[in-house]
Amino acid sequence: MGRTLYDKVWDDHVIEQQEDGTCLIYIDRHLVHEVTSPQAFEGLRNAGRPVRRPDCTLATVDHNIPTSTRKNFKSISTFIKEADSRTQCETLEQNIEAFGLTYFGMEDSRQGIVHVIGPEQGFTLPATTVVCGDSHTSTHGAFGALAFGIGTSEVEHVLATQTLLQKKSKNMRVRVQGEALPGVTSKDIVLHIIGVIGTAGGTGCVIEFCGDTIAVLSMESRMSICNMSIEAGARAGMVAPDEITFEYLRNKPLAPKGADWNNAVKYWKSLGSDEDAKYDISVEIDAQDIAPTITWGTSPQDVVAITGSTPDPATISDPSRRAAIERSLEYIGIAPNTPMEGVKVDKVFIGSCTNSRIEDLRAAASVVKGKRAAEWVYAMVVPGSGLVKRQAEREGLDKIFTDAGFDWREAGCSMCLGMNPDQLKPGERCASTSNRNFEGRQGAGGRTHLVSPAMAAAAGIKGCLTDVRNMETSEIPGTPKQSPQQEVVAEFESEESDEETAPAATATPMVATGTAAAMPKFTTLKGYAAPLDISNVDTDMIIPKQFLKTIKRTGLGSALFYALRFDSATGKENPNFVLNQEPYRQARTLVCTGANFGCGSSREHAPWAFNDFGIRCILAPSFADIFYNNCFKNGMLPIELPQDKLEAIAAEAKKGCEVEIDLINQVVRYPGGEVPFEVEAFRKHCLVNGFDDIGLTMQKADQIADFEIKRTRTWPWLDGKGYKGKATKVNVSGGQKKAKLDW
Ligand SMILES: CC(C)[C@H](C(=O)O)[C@@H](O)C(=O)O
Ligand code: SF4
Repeated sequence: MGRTLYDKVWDDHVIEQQEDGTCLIYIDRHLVHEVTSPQAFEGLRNAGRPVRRPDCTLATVDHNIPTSTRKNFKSISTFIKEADSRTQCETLEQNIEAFGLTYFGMEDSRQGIVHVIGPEQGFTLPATTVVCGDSHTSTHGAFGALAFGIGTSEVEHVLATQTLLQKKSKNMRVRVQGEALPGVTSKDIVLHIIGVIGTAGGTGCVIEFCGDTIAVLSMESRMSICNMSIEAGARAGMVAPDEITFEYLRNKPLAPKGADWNNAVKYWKSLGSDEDAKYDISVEIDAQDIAPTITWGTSPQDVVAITGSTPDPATISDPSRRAAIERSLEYIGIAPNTPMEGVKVDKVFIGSCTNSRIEDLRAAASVVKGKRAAEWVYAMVVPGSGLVKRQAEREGLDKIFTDAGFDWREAGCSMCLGMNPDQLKPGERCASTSNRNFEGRQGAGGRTHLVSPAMAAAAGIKGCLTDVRNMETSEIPGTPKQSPQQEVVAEFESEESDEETAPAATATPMVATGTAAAMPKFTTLKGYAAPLDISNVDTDMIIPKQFLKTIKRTGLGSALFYALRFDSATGKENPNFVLNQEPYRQARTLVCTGANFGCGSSREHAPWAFNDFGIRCILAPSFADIFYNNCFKNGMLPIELPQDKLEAIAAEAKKGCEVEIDLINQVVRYPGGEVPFEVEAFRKHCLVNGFDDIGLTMQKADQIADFEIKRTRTWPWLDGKGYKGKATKVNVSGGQKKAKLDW
């Protein structure tokens, strides 16, 4: 039978498959940022383990850093004023120094959002596995890479072993056909797709985006689409590599060169899905149905054409959907049946890993050119990397923005999630090119409408949500004299005169250190169960951004459901929230009757917060993939149950009855009865024995080393050779090695 793009990339990375289907897969590229790595490095340090493949690891700072001018930048210690943000960035710098990793710091023009710099440098390549402790790693799938977000425990696993334990996902195809209508960009396409399939539509799947609409899109546009596949609930999104991909990658600093390039392209061309490949789910989208699209609510699936209106909950028969719409409208502060066009905005944010690349800035500039921002609007433009910024300045885009009264910033995540000074104030409304419109995402009480860069620019000029098709646009020359990437090659070539290429990385058996058992065991759990009836509980809701600045795994219990538990103005407990009531302060289990629990970011802080509070088991109709996985890595048990059983358990929980989770026998017992549940054999085995994955994987050292030998032989361009064309030796010895950073 034919294979899909995903099948092919997957098959080429499997080191070993267990009976229950769990596979040990090799990871080619690991991106690291300051928020999700401190606890992972701490784990390595405690176990005396080195980073196995510094040559395949690239680190930067992006979430916490201010985007104000760096003219007087000396060090992050003096530049970052907020103490926790500073500590997180300092900790990353200490870790990259101690473990010998390549790092783009704030004084390096290559610094930027982790998902912008990987492709920009050619670090991201077709047919690779790419991971990062960040849910939007899906972005890199635009290159035909299998790219997905992981939690901090998995970051540690990859640092130590360059592998991950994974089960194969389902194949889903989203085919978009037809010519996109005027004013419609890839952002509108992906928002429309999420509107059609919902935020849980891709759960358990890797989505392949294809069709003639996708085939003509630039790499930047494909990245915006794959970026938001996580908002559709998918594990990853992919697009088959083609001439557009190869053209983008040619001459990128870290892309293969010479004969390696030719061999790589030949291999990459063989990756497209076979004619007779089978998909578990197929969705067809007609591009002619897509208008400039905008979100009206607090979930990325709450979309409508800019010419449309907010929904009317009174017309919705499904009670939980009606409740979700009512809740969204109340938070967003717009009445039912209100036309989207004309809704006044306070702020405009053009940036984020979805839309901060050069093409995005050109699209926004073409709307802004020669006009002025509405006087009540603060509009900011935040390039995705120092190189995007430099390129835009070379094209004069910065001048177009500043002449129109838009603020021109330095690279970073900025107001996408407000872990840095760029934030919305309570009640402020923002037209944003980012990817999440969750409650409080851009600042507590802030209201977000997701849009394309052109639509955001239009909102900035008019001061309200606006149909960009009714605005005049200007030609943006956008023809670079020298692309930013070529410039970097030039910088490094002049530094490095010797052309000698070192031998490929040598794979010597990994030293098996540490023991397999390191987690608390889970066999049975008996106690109160807290009932919760909210759909799409996202990880921003479970633990808001301000609590991600810790470098520890503990002490987060008080932050659990912070915005629901505490009044934002007074800081007092909200007596109506279940975890503030007796006996649920002592709850051991959470019973959620709403679907898609734990959607959104990869933050492992979410299970850490539950654990610290004392909740070790969550029952729900369905879970988002990364959260589900992160629970197991922390000795927690997420259980999927049918809706009617959950309602029955929740009814008992509301009476204050205890619930017993018996993992050995795979059954939930409650006063009204008992219900069996499914759990994968390997995950159960690890929970019951308290096994830590890293310890188990370390015992597979020989298979990993053998795979590395095959990898060097078959795909020699995958051993990171850095900017100087030299392979780095695989770091196999115990203890940390202070290496010279030569990338
Ligand atoms: C901080 C990180 C864990 C998070 C993610 O995984 O997505 C962030 O990038 C976000 O966008 O919420
Ligand atoms: S989604 Fe926002 S916060 Fe997360 S990586 Fe992208 S830009 Fe940064």
